[in-house]
Amino acid sequence: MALLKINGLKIHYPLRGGLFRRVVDHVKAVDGLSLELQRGETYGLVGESGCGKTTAGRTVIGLIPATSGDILFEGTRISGLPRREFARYRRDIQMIFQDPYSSLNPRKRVLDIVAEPIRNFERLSPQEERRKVQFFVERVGLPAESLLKYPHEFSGGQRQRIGIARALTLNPKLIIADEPVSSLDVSVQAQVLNFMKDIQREFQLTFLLISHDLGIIRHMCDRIGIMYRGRLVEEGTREDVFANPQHIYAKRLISAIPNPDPRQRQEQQRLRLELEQEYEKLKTSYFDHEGRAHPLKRITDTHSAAIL
Ligand SMILES: Nc1ncnc2c1ncn2[C@@H]1O[C@H](COP(=O)(O)OP(=O)(O)OP(=O)(O)O)[C@@H](O)[C@H]1O
Repeated sequence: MALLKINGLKIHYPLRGGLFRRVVDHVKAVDGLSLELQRGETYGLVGESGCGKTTAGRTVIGLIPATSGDILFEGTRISGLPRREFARYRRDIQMIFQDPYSSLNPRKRVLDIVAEPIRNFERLSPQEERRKVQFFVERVGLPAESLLKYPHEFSGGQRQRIGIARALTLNPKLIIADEPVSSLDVSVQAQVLNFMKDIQREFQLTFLLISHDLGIIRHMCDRIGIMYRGRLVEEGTREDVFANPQHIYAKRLISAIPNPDPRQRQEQQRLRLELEQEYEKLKTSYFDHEGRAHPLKRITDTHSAAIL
């Protein structure tokens, strides 16, 4: 059974306007997303800014309500559950946030930050709690003295490790990591990503890794889903998606990665040529010879990707 199953998920944000702030329209941030995560894998959700990745991740963790569709965790429907019932699953699903600067409370010491989930879900004595927090803080590579320090006393990479320690304390099954290294220096990014791989093995974690960076996705993920305008346009193993992307948008993304390896550069060149030909075909089928849109043709996602 899949650890997480997302089925036809739609999340529409109401847009309000006018004098009485009535709902005048909706932003279809996620519009029919379906995917499955198997235990122990890293699934990469990738796509350009605004395609709905963050919204989807936050809905899985219960921060944003789904408009329709289902989210199943270990076979149980968790979307639409009242807060109290959802809390039972909440400890199994943790999140690593994008920004280690704003996601840690600057007024709290590391001990209190990392202990927060424990205090919400477990009743431990202060000694047991401290022992547990210390174990995870040391496990993420920080010295025990860190417990009494405040977030501003750490570097970006260290703060992200504090966020990871906090996510690990309840022994979760699934971790949603939304752009976990995008706010870190490039030199620190690889360290944090490799560390995530280590803890995945050690704690048998499943990752839903959200990123717009295909380099990171390729380094980390077993399977990849490419999101475009609120839904998946392509999904497959890392090898398949990178070697043989099918959807025109996936080809466009992959052909644009800077690549130092000459063999892969050649492959990208081939992909780019193929893509140009496809664009031309699509454009000629959609526009007339003067470049006007065909009045009777409905614009599809593929057309949009070709035209953009
Ligand atoms: N609270 C909100 N109210 C209205 N629209 C929103 C809200 N949050 C996000 N959106 C819109 O929903 C769409 C999807 O946003 P989302 O942040 O999920 O995309 P994303 O792929 O994660 O992008 P990014 O990588 O830039 O965060 C965008 O068009 C965004 O402007």
